[in-house]
This record gives sequence, C-alpha cells and structure tokens, in this order.
Amino acid sequence: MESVVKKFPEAADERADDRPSRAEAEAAVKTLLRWIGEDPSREGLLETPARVVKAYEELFGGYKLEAGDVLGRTFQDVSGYDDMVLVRDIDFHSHCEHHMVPIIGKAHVAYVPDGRVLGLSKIARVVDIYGRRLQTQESMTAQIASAIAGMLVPKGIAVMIEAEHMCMSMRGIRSKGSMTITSAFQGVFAEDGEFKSRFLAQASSRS
Ligand SMILES: Nc1nc2c(ncn2[C@@H]2O[C@H](COP(=O)(O)OP(=O)(O)OP(=O)(O)O)[C@@H](O)[C@H]2O)c(=O)[nH]1
Ligand SMILES: [Zn+2]
Repeated sequence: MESVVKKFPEAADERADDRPSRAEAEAAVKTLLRWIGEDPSREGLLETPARVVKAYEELFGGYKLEAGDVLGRTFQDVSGYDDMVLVRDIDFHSHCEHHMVPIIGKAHVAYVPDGRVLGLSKIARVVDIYGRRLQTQESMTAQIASAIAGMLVPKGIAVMIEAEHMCMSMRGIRSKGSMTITSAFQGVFAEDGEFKSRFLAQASSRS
C-alpha cells in the first residue's frame, strides 16, 4: 500500500519535503481573498487565513493517515458467521479534485468474510480517510474496495457511493440535487448475481 504519512509543516525549516510552510499557505489564502475582491486587512478577515489553513488540516487530514493503520486488526471469533456484512449509509464529506469544492454523500460497503471479520467502525474510518483527500468519486470507490480487500482478503467486497457534487450544484451547470452513483464489485459480488442483487437491494432499501 502506498505510504501517505505526511506532516503539515509548521514553518519553513520544518519542511519534510517540498511542501509549503503554514505561513506560505496562509499567504496563499490572503492572495485568494484579494483576488475575489476582498480586503484581507479588514477586521473580520484578519484571522481568516489562519482559520482556513487550520480547517484544511482537518478537511484534508486523510493524507496523513493510511487505511492499513485502521484496518490492521481483524478478528475471527464470530461463531462461524460467513454471510454478507453490510454497513450502509456511511455519511462522508470529500472534495473534488477538479474544483476543490465539497462532495457530500453516503457510502455503502459490504463484504463476505473468509474466516476473518473487521470491526464495523473501521469500515467507516476507511471511508473517512479517503474522503478527507481530493477525490473523484470513481477513485474513492475503487480505493475503499481495494484497501479493504487488500487487508481482509474476504470472499468478496462491494462498495457503492451516492453523492452530490457541489461543483455541479453551486456552479457550472448548477444542477442542484443530482446524485452520482458509483460502485465496485470484487470476488463473489462480481461472480455471483445473488450476492450482488442482495447488496443492491439492502444498500438501497430505505425504511
Ligand atoms: N468523473 C468525475 N467527474 C467529476 C467528478 N467531480 C467533478 N467532476 C467533473 O469534472 C469535470 C471537469 O470538467 P472541465 O471541463 O475540465 O471543468 P469545468 O469547465 O469547470 O467544467 P463544468 O463543471 O462543466 O463547468 C466536470 O464535468 C465535473 O462535473 C468526479 O468525482 N468524477
Ligand atoms: Zn468538481
């Protein structure tokens, strides 16, 4: 698995690579404020560059985490349970890599264990890690599937994401409310129509 552990540099002399320092990132926000026609020296905006950089640390915190860190622990003692495990409606926020504006949606992740199972919260943590990076919905779907498949080696994995892209709602075509659905199927979900049908029925059923 790729290594993505990176620090957010505090100052120029703490740079781990060629990434800009915090001060340089704040200066870039100031430039954008001036570019949209604002006055970064007015009272309400004085602390905005620092706040934006701090918010970016959180919104893009997925770069300093690896899926393997949260998926590392699996367990076996589930009394012989060997059917599909589905975690549905995992809320996530991401940002599209084309416009850096939000993608807001839900992920549904299922797997069929081959002896070992995952802690349920770990699936949501993996969605969160990939969500907190710049994404396309297709990449995010594929990354979640291969991270879980790689660590757990289940009999099959299915991932479906439904999301609204703010770059389509708030700008450009301004098509508000349209949802994009992407899916990835591996193993029994790709080979056995019954597993795929059950996943699609249960992932999309709304009570
Ligand atoms: N396939 C895919 N496309 C995306 C995703 N997020 C945003 N896009 C699209 O990426 C495309 C970028 O197109 P460009 O023509 O380069 O950029 P643009 O001029 O800003 O495009 P418009 O949004 O049509 O105004 C747009 O069609 C977006 O809708 C995504 O997750 N997957
Ligand atoms: Zn976009």
